[in-house]
Amino acid sequence: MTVDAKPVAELPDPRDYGLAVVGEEELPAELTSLVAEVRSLVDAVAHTRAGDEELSAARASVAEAAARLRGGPRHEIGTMVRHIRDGGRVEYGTLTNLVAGPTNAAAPPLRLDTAPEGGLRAQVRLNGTYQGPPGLVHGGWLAALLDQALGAAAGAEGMPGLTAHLDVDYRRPTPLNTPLEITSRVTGTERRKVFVAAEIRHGGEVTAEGTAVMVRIDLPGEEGA
Ligand SMILES: CCCCC/C=C\C/C=C\C/C=C\C/C=C\CCCC(=O)SCCNC(=O)CCNC(=O)[C@H](O)C(C)(C)COP(=O)(O)OP(=O)(O)OC[C@H]1O[C@@H](n2cnc3c(N)ncnc32)[C@H](O)[C@@H]1OP(=O)(O)O
Repeated sequence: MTVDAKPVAELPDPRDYGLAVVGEEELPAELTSLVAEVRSLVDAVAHTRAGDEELSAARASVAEAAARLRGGPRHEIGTMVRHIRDGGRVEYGTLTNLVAGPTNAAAPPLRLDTAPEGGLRAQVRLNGTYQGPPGLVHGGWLAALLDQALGAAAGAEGMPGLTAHLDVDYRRPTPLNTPLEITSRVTGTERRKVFVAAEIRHGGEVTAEGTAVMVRIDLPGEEGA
């Protein structure tokens, strides 16, 4: 197995695949702050102590807000968002990605940055709407976070692909409402396969870890790279 990472300059441009791209900086601040407000709304709804009258009034306000927002979509499904990360690294993701999409209120605010030791690193805090067992993060969400970090690690090295195989080990319970650290990196390549590893830590201790085989998307002009 060899590590054969492509320089970031060769990161494929999704437009070469016929996909629309929007720069993160082009998203209106009004939209990103609305997304943050809806995340907070979902948490508030899940844990509200409001009485019946207030619940009815809130339902009417939410229905009114939804009516204002309906209409043709601003961006078609499949639109990619271009992020410029620390050090000028360019990263693409789907705009409404369930784990990291900046316009998806169902996604936690997740930003994977280049780690000084190599690979990617993010900090995330998951509120009570990510609950599985009492007080703990849902295991499926931990797998989703790991999958995202694993895919992004391959993408960050110019080798975007689809997850073919994902292994997750849950080592310790992962608590809600506390900072979690996510790390990921490429560990090797073999033909179109990219081997990646990732961890989630709480208080410095690994609570969940995963490895995956990502299969590289064939790039234009490349065969069996
Ligand atoms: C579309 C263009 C986009 C351009 C994007 C540009 C930039 C984007 C940059 C970065 C992206 C950033 C972040 C991404 C973040 C998160 C990602 C989330 C990940 C997901 O959410 S993703 C959804 C779930 N995922 C799927 O929906 C996959 C369904 N699946 C398939 O689409 C096929 O199954 C596929 C394509 C995987 C393979 O199919 P295929 O026909 O292309 O290739 P083939 O079968 O020949 O396999 C080739 C080699 O992989 C080995 N291999 C195959 N399967 C394996 C397995 N299960 N375990 C171990 N090894 C396996 C073979 O053994 C062979 O290995 P060998 O070379 O040794 O023979």
